[in-house]
Amino acid sequence: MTNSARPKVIVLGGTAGTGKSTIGERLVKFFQDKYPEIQFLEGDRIHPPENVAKMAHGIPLTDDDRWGWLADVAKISTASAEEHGGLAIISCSSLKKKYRDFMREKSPNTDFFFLFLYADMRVIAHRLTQREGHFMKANMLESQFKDLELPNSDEPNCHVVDVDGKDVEQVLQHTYEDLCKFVPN
Ligand SMILES: Nc1ncnc2c1ncn2[C@@H]1O[C@H](COP(=O)(O)OP(=O)(O)OP(=O)(O)O)[C@@H](O)[C@H]1O
Ligand SMILES: O=C(O)[C@H](O)[C@@H](O)[C@H](O)[C@H](O)CO
Repeated sequence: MTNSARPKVIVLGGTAGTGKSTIGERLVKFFQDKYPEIQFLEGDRIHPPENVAKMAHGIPLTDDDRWGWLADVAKISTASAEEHGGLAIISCSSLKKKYRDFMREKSPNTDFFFLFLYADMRVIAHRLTQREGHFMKANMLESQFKDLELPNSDEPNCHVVDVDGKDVEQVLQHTYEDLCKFVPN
């Protein structure tokens, strides 16, 4: 690590379809001057095959399905930050507060920043009915929103960006501005 003693991990959270992958892939460019090796990690690729199979069959994940995955998300993102200059970005729904606490506990030496992308269910449903080639379909949204616990203002290092009515460039700009408070660039 070159930039800081503690690894920093930006977690892009939120229900399926809010734009976590779209934004994460492009966000790395904003930080490359200071963190030239920074990686964006796709949290969906870290799910065990059983979880992917459940979601693809329209069966919502339970807490027990998620713990192992969340532990891997915390460890793999921390390792990436440690190996690539001190900062990593990962997408991970992180729907419940206890999941975020669990990740912080699993990697206690990492500074996590949870940035949630949010829009109401109708907006996201419209997007998912148009998205192709992804295992997660719009029929899973009800359970995703039922599980969603957006961070309160007293939960440290968290922020919510309302993506409704914003195109990708606008979301990127808002996201980057919020993240600059966590990672001075
Ligand atoms: N700001 C935006 N405005 C309109 N459409 C968007 C925006 N951001 C992403 N999309 C589109 O919405 C769909 C969902 O985006 P994306 O796959 O990035 O979401 P995600 O949060 O990673 O979803 P999942 O958790 O299911 O993997 C995609 O088809 C993407 O092109
Ligand atoms: O916690 C969960 O239920 C899952 O992480 C989902 O949110 C998906 O991984 C993701 O959104 C894929 O579409």
